[in-house]
Amino acid sequence: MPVERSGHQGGPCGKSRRGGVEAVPGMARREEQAEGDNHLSLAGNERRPALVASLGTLGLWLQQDMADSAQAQKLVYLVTGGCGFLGEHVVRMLLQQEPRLRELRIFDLHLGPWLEELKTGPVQVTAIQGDVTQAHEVAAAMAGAHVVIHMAGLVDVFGRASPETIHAVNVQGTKNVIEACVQTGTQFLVYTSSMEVVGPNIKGHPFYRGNEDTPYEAVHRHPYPCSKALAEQLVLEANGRKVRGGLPLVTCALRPTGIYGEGHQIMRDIYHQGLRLGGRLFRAIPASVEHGRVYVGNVAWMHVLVARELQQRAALMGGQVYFCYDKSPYKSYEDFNMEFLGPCGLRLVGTRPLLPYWLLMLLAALNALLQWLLRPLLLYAPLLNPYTLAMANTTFTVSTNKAQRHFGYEPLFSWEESRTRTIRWMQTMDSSAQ
Ligand SMILES: NC(=O)C1=CN([C@@H]2O[C@H](COP(=O)(O)OP(=O)(O)OC[C@H]3O[C@@H](n4cnc5c(N)ncnc54)[C@H](O)[C@@H]3O)[C@@H](O)[C@H]2O)C=CC1
Ligand SMILES: CC(C)[C@@H](O)CC[C@@H](C)[C@H]1CC[C@H]2[C@@H]3[C@H](O)CC4=CC(=O)CC[C@]4(C)[C@H]3CC[C@]12C
Repeated sequence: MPVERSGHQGGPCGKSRRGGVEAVPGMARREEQAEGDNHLSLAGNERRPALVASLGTLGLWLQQDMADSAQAQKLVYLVTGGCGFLGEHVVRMLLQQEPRLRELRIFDLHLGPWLEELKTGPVQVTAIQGDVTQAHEVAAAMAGAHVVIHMAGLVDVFGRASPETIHAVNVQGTKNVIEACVQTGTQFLVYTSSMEVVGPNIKGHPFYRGNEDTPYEAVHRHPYPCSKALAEQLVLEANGRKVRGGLPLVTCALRPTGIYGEGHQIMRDIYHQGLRLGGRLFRAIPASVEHGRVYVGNVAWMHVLVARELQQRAALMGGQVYFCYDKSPYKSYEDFNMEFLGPCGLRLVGTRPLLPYWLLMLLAALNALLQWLLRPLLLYAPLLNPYTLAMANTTFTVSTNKAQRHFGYEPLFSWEESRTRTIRWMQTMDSSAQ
């Protein structure tokens, strides 16, 4: 009998995946039942034939269930970039929510120490230190994997890395992942793309509560969005290619809007900037400019779900893109951040921008000039530069249910839960910053 498990742990025969193997409820019940049967045997010999029969049936059932369970735990997932902000959440979500996982391979340039704690559970967790720009390293990590979730990338809009490096990691790295799928026979590829593939464009055109089919002129000059757009295109074009063994490669791309939540480095930087300014932040963007945001836990959940459903609904989902969304409110980037920074004691000064936009553009340009001048000596990479100012100052929000229609996605975390979890994380960060 196939063991049907809910997407959530602890179903009738489910195993906990929280890094440890808790009692398997179904098994426990069966053991009690067996013990109960033993108790019956003390009451009188006349029941013996019936008892032997029921124990035999129970034994067969246990064997079948264990066979199903072994069969159920059969998949090997490879997660590239699994030690990053989003990656860590996806890794933990897979261990909690994917009952068919036998091995989870985490491929990253920088492995996190937290991976060690994951190695005590029922799933084999394999940490692989590697570089997606090195094709042989990717192929070695890919061999034998059924599913790959490709998140590794350089997320840089602050001028920290060169355009060449961004391209090498985000584009060539993605090419290497695709070719490794083809060479080794990995059939399912989920790519973490970005809203930036669409916009905001360099012309500052608003994208107001758009969806995957909304017409919009995607025009990019910055290396990051260009690299994400090229990589996404490669992934979608690879859908249907034959992999080793003759089966078709099935690919899809997820486009998160601005992700927030536990571990978000930019939020951390803005918080520390506010502390340096005496607990104040100064409004630079009109409150009317909406910017789409999505909680990291819901983005992680969408990755787990799309990886699972891609295997069942290849014809519908193969070659598709899906925005990542949840119930996070539509607000300006700064006002949204204050949902978390406010409870940590920061104040946003001004109901409208304190400086005229032309002055902000001048300051952003000065920052870019300073970065260029100082580069031989040190890395100067402030939040405000011409690109980030243009981004923040252009409305970009999504309103869609394509993921729900195609693979039944519903956010795992409500807005209230997402907000509470993020505030809690910031407050722990706050206490460590004191
Ligand atoms: N943070 C955000 O708001 C959004 C992020 N995304 C996408 O999500 C993905 C993950 O982003 P984040 O977690 O925010 O970034 P992150 O920088 O925290 O994580 C990226 C991970 O990739 C790894 N990596 C970088 N270069 C590598 C290489 N050459 N080989 C192997 N691993 C390498 C890094 O070590 C890091 O662990 C990226 O592809 C990004 O484009 C998409 C939309 C929004
Ligand atoms: C200094 C002020 C103008 C301040 O408001 C600047 C905020 C700025 C750092 C952010 C505004 C919009 C953000 C980007 C957006 O969320 C889309 C993104 C998608 C990604 O794939 C990666 C991150 C980012 C580019 C994100 C980066 C930070 C902003 C530019």
